[in-house]
Amino acid sequence: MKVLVTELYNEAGQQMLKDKGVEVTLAYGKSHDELVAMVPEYDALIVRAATPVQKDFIDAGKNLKSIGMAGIGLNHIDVEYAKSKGIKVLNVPDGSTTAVSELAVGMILTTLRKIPKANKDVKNGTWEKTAYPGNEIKGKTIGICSLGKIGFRVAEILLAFGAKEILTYDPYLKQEIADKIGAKILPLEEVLKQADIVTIHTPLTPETKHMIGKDQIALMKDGSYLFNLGRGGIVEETALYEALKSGKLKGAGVDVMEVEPPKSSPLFELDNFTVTPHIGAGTEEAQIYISESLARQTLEALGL
Ligand SMILES: NC(=O)c1ccc[n+]([C@@H]2O[C@H](COP(=O)([O-])OP(=O)(O)OC[C@H]3O[C@@H](n4cnc5c(N)ncnc54)[C@H](O)[C@@H]3O)[C@@H](O)[C@H]2O)c1
Ligand SMILES: O=C(O)CC[C@@H](O)C(=O)O
Repeated sequence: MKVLVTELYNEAGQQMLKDKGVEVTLAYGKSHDELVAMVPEYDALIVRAATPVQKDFIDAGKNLKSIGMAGIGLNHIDVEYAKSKGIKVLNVPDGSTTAVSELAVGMILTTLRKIPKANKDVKNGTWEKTAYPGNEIKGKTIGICSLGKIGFRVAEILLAFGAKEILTYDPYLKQEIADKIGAKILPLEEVLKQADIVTIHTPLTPETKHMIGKDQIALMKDGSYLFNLGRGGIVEETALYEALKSGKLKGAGVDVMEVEPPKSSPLFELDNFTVTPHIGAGTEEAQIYISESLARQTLEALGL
């Protein structure tokens, strides 16, 4: 059996596949066309967020028994089409809850305290103690879209920091989950109006694309903060730029962008904008767990 791996996949999972006699091909950095040309020979595919697997790819994968996402989000995979061809679609829904939620809190702290700018300035020879007035999490109203596994963990950590309350927009959330941490479920507009810090942990779907645009940001409190660690395309980037530039938003941070990698963005000119290159799941712990879980699921799909 042969497995085609298109993006960085931890050695722990690779070894589990090899131990069962599976041939593992690491095809990192290949173009879409190169991968489509390779895939007919393979029995299983393992990808991450940067490999779209749409109809042409699936049609080419004539021997595929499974498509594995070494992560959570399946927005880049045509799941229904794969299933209609009898191909199993695998992912690891609990693999990066800790990694992403800790990055989210790190990004919130970093942005509220202007750490990236202060760090850059000091290294460039400036020591200016009054140039970075910050804000605290303690006492703040937090808006979380959505209160799934990651959003829930972010809420728990922020409550431990002394946040005043958690408001959530999540139309599919069970009340008993919100009740566990005393979160209030509200319409999106209310969350945006009332929160000092809004953080997005929503899947990208047709419903959530550009869920936060100019009109939604206009509802937010003057001087509030916005974070997106869900998917690029949920927050409309031109609207975010305008809001940061005008000071409507005091700061923002994202781990995901609408086009990844971005060629350039006006957002990069702004000191009150923090960005990381989709590294939410990028801890050793998460990657080992994800690779092992996906290896187990792939072996099962291959009947090994
Ligand atoms: N930055 C990263 O590296 C990274 C890593 C992992 C996951 N993610 C993203 O985070 C998302 C959430 O992950 P999770 O583990 O918390 O998923 P989850 O399935 O546990 O939670 C998703 C939540 O979104 C809610 N939801 C669904 N449709 C919605 C809508 N239209 N509007 C508002 N809420 C809606 C659901 O009710 C659920 O509570 C993933 O889908 C993925 O896109 C990003
Ligand atoms: O690390 C990745 O490639 C994707 C991580 C994340 O966005 C996910 O959905 O699991």
